[in-house]
Amino acid sequence: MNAIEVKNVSKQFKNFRLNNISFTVESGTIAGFIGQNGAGKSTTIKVILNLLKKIEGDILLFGKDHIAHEVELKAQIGVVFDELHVPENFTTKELDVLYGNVYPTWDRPYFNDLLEQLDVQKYDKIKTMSKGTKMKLALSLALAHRPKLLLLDEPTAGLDPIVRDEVLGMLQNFMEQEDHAILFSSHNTTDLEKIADTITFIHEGEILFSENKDDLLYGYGIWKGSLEEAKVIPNHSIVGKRDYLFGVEYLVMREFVNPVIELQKPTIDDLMLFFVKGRQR
Ligand SMILES: Nc1ncnc2c1ncn2[C@@H]1O[C@H](COP(=O)(O)OP(=O)(O)OP(=O)(O)O)[C@@H](O)[C@H]1O
Repeated sequence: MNAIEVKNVSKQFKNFRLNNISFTVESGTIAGFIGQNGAGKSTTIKVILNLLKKIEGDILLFGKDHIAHEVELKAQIGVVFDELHVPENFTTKELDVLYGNVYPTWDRPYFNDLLEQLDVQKYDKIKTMSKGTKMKLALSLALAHRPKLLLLDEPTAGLDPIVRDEVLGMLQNFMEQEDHAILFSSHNTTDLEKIADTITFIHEGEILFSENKDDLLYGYGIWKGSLEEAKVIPNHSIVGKRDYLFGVEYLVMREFVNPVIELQKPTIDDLMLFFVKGRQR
């Protein structure tokens, strides 16, 4: 079952177009959503949530149209943006009451367990909390109505490695139920290398690839050498190219390169750089 199906969706701003994008997120998977600043990640997430109106295309969540079934679907979604959008004067305890009134499925004991696990104090006002504590609270708020799908817009931005690890742990716990899914936008590709099953890459409003992470990391390789040595690399295998002082560096599709030739495994950052700056096709 697909938790998210985005089909040929466009959105037009004055100076930016989300252009005919398509991708899917299967239930049971974590989808990493990457792209440069301004590439369209937040816009995509807002369009999925119908906070911004698309101009064309279809979006299905758990097989249902995201607008026709909006109320029912939103009850199954937890959302975290990079800022916590709640009244700064509230305490966690007051938010607990507020959310309990909004969500029929609000699980108060679970919310309190999450806060305890993450060391978030119940009676502190939001405005006195550090960024990391606010993010842990935001995730707890997103999880405590027991959603099946999490849409997270840079949930680990600006967090120290310890808090980041706690947040990633929470996400992995959430995935223990097999019908759960996460779409997770991040600039921190190390986080995505750790926990994502698929990587969707958006560039200037268009999806450049949306694939299984291991297929990407093992399907591509990096070759580096002099221009003379580069003759052993078939042209049709080359996806991206970068010049460096003593020669050339290629991102290649492994299947088209003689297996005796040694290739390095790329990182997600390498893939982004080659796809954006050194694209050959
Ligand atoms: N409400 C809006 N009105 C007009 N333009 C907008 C609006 N919201 C976003 N944009 C523009 O759309 C483009 C995509 O922005 P978006 O926030 O989706 O990028 P992003 O990939 O999430 O970037 P970042 O990684 O910096 O958060 C940017 O050029 C932005 O200026």
